[in-house]
Amino acid sequence: MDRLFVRLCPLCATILKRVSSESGSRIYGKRWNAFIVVRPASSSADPLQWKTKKIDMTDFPLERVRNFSIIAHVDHGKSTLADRLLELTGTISTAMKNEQVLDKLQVERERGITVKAQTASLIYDYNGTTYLLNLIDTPGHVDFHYEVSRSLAACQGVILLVDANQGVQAQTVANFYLAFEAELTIIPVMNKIDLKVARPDVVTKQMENLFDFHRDEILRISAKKGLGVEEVLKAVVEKIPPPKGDVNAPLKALIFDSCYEKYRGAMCSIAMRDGSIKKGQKVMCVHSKKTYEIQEVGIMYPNEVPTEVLLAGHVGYLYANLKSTDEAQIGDTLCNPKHPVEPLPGFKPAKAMVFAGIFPMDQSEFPGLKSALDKLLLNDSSVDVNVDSSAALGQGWRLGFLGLLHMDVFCQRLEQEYDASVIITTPNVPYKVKISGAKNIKQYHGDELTILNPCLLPEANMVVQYQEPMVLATIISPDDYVGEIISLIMDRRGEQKEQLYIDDKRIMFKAVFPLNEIIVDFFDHLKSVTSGYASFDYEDNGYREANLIKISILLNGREVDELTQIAHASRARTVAKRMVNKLKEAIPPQLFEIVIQAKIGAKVIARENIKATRKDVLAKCYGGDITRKMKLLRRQAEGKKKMRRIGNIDIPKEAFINVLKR
Ligand SMILES: Nc1nc2c(ncn2[C@@H]2O[C@H](COP(=O)(O)OP(=O)(O)OP(=O)(O)O)[C@@H](O)[C@H]2O)c(=O)[nH]1
Repeated sequence: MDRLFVRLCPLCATILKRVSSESGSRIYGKRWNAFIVVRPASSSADPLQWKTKKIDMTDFPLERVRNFSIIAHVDHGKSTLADRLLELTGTISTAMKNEQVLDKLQVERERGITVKAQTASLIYDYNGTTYLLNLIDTPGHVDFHYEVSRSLAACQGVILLVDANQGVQAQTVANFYLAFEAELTIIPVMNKIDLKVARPDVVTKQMENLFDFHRDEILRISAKKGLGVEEVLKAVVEKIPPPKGDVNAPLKALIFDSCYEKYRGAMCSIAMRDGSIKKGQKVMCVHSKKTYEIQEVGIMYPNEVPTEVLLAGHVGYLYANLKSTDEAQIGDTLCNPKHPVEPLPGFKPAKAMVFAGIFPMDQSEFPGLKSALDKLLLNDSSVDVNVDSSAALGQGWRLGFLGLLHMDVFCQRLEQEYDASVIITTPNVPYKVKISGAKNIKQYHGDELTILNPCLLPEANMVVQYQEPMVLATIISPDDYVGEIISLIMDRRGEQKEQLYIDDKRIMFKAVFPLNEIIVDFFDHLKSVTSGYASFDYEDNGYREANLIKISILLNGREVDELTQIAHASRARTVAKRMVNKLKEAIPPQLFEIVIQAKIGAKVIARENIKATRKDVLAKCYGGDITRKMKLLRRQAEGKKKMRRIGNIDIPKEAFINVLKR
């Protein structure tokens, strides 16, 4: 089976232009309709001679559908394997070798990591039957695990990929349990067997010990070289059960993802459970009770390819004039308004681990930033949103993220995809406090408060108990570094719970940590003490009582709310000193002296000064060409754009985050 790319006239659907799959691959990314091409027996090399047939979804009843995800630790080769599967089934051309076509976002390409799960449908001939395989490529980093858990709701099975050199890592364990608890069929696959340093026998043993796989069922492949990849496709068809559903029952479909398309509104990724859905049909969102008319349905092949219909068991997309996050709620169930159904279980809301204030660089940019946020939130439902305001930065939001990388990627996407530049305040974890006498104070609505913004920590005399969030962490490392890891755990107020050999050399630690101690740079430190060999993952582990203190930062006597922090009493002095020192490094000298102070209550516990400086950038530029002067002034103006003025002091954007680093 070959493919032909054609562009259709939007009005009369006549073919305007066609190209073969080879050259078609070069126009990847543009809006082309893909057709399956049946090459006649007397096949001509000229694709224009071939007959074309549009993808007919009725060719794929439940028993011919397989829905699966690829899950693995970071960099174990998920996107590379997805590429090979797309090539092998002719969905993309082999000319696009190692392009990682499912990493579509600019931020994914720049950073070389997957941050957004992507669906692609493959059409695969096996033993004389044609199957529709719906593949979801997922991110590996812990900050994006919500994408993985949602993707699994659309699948009946997973490929668990393990690097043949690195072996089982912390996220491999976390992802295995996600799939195991969802009762999905797990196909174990060892990747990168082409590497000279591959250790297939050791890794097989790890997979046997930890996950109870039988050595014979572990497929050995090289996604990069394409070795053994066909076996993976066969295993998907043979081992993963087809989805359950009833095509004759009333419509029931789960919205498991959504993203914003500039001119068409929200595109929803849906997993069809029962019934069918087609253009022009009316659908109702079970939770919001709103009704919409379907404008388009289709499958990702690997870009959007419209189809006549989607049937029970299929995974595809739809457009229905949904415009905002409130309308396209991920986890909602779609049904026929005339035949309401019980909602599907949906998803547990994501639990934000770090909160930070997000403000426009300039208040005049507030409406633009609001609309950009609305659109990006459609792409990323794991962000927690609360309106916030600050005396210095004006109107903004306090957003909750799954980690600092998540926050960084979100802000980069705001800038790259929506041209919205933001200022982020110092991130903090959500604390809880129990207070007394709350009934008499209007702003508190109960005796237990969750503190998303450190400035709002009530006065110590009102607080009966402070609590800090905890996480259960998994660390996997060679046993040469046991001493270093244990001292790092202790240094971060961690409590070791378990230590287990996963093979002759590698050891897995389980430890409980205060979230505050690991959120910023724990992983960097872990990597540096283990020469880069350790991996790390964590999950929520509730709250624990703690002795907490608020640290306020003052610049020239004025308290800067955006830099306020809450710290454990035993660390408060160290944290305060570090923040003051970091600010001294970060804030450039200005025309007047700047005094930086850290205060606990009324007591100043750390102080640094930044001496005044001449700011005349042209001072050293005697005479000379005017263009040189212009260049210096331009450079100064550009530098200023990256600063935020608080009072009369210019603070670089990054300073708000860097103050937390050790
Ligand atoms: N030698 C070798 N390298 C491979 C193989 N598969 C993937 N790689 C390389 O491993 C690196 C990571 O591959 P990706 O496919 O981006 O890994 P990933 O799991 O999708 O990464 P994240 O999405 O960021 O978690 C890339 O440099 C690939 O070229 C393989 O079979 N052999």
